[in-house]
Amino acid sequence: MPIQFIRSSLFASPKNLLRTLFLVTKLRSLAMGSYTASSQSSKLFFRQLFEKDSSTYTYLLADVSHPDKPALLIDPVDKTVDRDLSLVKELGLKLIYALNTHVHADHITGTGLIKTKSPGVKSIISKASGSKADILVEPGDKVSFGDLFLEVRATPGHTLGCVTYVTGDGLDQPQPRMAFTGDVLLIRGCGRTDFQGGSSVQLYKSVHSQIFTLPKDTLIYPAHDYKGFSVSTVEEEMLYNPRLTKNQETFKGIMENLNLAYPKMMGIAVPANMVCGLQDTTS
Ligand SMILES: N[C@@H](CCC(=O)N[C@@H](CSS)C(=O)NCC(=O)O)C(=O)O
Repeated sequence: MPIQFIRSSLFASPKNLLRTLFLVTKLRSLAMGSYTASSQSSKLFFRQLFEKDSSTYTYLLADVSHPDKPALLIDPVDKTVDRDLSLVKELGLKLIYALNTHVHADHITGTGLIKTKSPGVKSIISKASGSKADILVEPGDKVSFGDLFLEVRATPGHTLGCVTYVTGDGLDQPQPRMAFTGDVLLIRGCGRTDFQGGSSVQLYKSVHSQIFTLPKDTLIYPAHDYKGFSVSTVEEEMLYNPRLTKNQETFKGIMENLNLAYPKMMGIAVPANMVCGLQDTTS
């Protein structure tokens, strides 16, 4: 946009003044190299992190406009806790929450380890998971960090207690919205439904009622990817997901015939993750 236009519109009306300030901030942030990876919000710091042995994504989010720079980690893995905490420290963030989308069967959560290394951090998981944690969230709850928040949506199907964390709805929240879907919705796939209270009927219902009803440009950030994808959108998955675009009966058949081996770490990971990954940690 020509600077001339920005200058002249500055004096036109209070509404234009606000619009102009927004544009100037946006232009300045683009010129300086945006601090955020995917969002238009100048408040949100966002980073996608990867653990290669279990192909798990961990997400770091922070409100960098707040003086404390409060931050949270979604689905941290025990093996990469030191990397994640170093990053938090380097960036001057204050980690306040370590969240899980569900009780993972393929790796040990880093939540308990984070609590021992960074006292004051609170662990979060859904009440429906039956696990121990400092905060047990329920559908509709908000997890606030600074002026930003995540909304909790119940998305059972891969496990009974799976939740999806969605960035807030509002002009002061990141746009487009971001959905951290755990294992319920993967890019061009979905979580298996053959253990931990899994159900293909529930998973289908969860995705269609809780995720596909979000705005089409909502970014989908899953807990795993096995094909090299990193992000998708609601619109893309509604159009191209090879499982969830089918009708429920066909979907049920697909899920019954996945023939996947049980995760190698399942026997160790599930009991450990019921107590945030550390058997001897209080929560
Ligand atoms: N081979 C891995 C486990 C792979 C696996 O089962 N992934 C799960 C999510 S972690 S429980 C899944 O739901 N996969 C769905 C799919 O379609 O691949 C291991 O041994 O850990």
